[in-house]
Amino acid sequence: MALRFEGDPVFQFPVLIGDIGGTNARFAILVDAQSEPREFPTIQTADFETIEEAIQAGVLDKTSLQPRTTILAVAGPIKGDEIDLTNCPWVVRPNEMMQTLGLTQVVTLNDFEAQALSVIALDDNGLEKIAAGEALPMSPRVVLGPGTGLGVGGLVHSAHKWIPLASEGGHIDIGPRSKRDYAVFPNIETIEGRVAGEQIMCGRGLVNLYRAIAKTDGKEPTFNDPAEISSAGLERTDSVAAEALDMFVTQLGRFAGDLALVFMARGGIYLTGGIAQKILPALKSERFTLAVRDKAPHSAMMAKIPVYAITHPRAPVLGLAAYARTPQRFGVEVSGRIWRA
Ligand SMILES: Nc1ncnc2c1ncn2[C@@H]1O[C@H](COP(=O)(O)OP(=O)(O)OP(=O)(O)O)[C@@H](O)[C@H]1O
Repeated sequence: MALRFEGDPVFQFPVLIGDIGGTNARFAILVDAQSEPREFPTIQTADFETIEEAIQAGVLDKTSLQPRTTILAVAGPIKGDEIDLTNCPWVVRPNEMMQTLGLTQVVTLNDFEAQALSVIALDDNGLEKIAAGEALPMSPRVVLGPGTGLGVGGLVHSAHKWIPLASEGGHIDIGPRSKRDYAVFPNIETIEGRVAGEQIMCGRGLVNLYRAIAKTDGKEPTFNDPAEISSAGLERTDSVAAEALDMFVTQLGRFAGDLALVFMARGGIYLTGGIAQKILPALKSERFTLAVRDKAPHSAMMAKIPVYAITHPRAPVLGLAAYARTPQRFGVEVSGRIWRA
């Protein structure tokens, strides 16, 4: 039985749930705490100038339900009354949203908090085990997602609650390990001199890796698009793309293993983000699993930690719905990010 702490918000239903990505926004309405979320078609953020217009056209014009609360997961720092979204021109202005859309409450969460919440909400239908192991039910979990950027979140259980942790873990330094890494790393584009995680493990990062490998071998790069590189890599039709994909998978495995060490993530490692789903066959390889577990002196512990790919296309929506239904089950600090009319 979860304890209700002072400060747990009580949400007024119907609740409009939104997962706002750089490219796509996904919305659903939860009529009450017992019902399943009613989903609406995915919206391309580029199709609307403002989030209010998108919600009006994509949700409110399609239903007679009038949401009272909205809970939005956004990529970007939540500070003050104007939230600038990373990789998307929308600005979330909660006070304006309440007025325009007739809402009484607005809550904003970080996108990787929502990803972390989704791990609790998903069952076997939305998760695919890609490395063996047994998740200890109450132990910490890590979520990482290569997409437009590299997102990292954590989930810990404490004081009878699941507590999602947002982070900037995608920006930590990454180093070479093999002889080949030492040859290629000097050719990877840096950010202020650093090979940070996002220089390698995201769409742009895959292109960086591919170019660095081509430069190391004195070859002319021919691809500019991450999808071209991953498909040529998966099909082994281009040797530079194939090595770039292999290196991407190895680095992602090492990074996932490092994060699991940081959190002692005996509850499992969860991969999300657009790219993980696209390169799933490569992630199911021994290359990935070995890289996750190659953590002397803790290889034996690492071998017990399972890795899952989150395959549900709307996992964060389910995570937010679980939170909206029973906020007292989750330790989500909303001070500074809840607005009331
Ligand atoms: N087949 C693919 N292989 C590798 N990278 C891909 C592939 N398809 C898309 N990408 C890259 O994935 C990134 C988009 O990732 P994702 O779909 O997770 O987007 P997001 O911005 O994180 O979230 P959202 O789609 O909700 O806006 C882009 O950099 C894109 O170039």
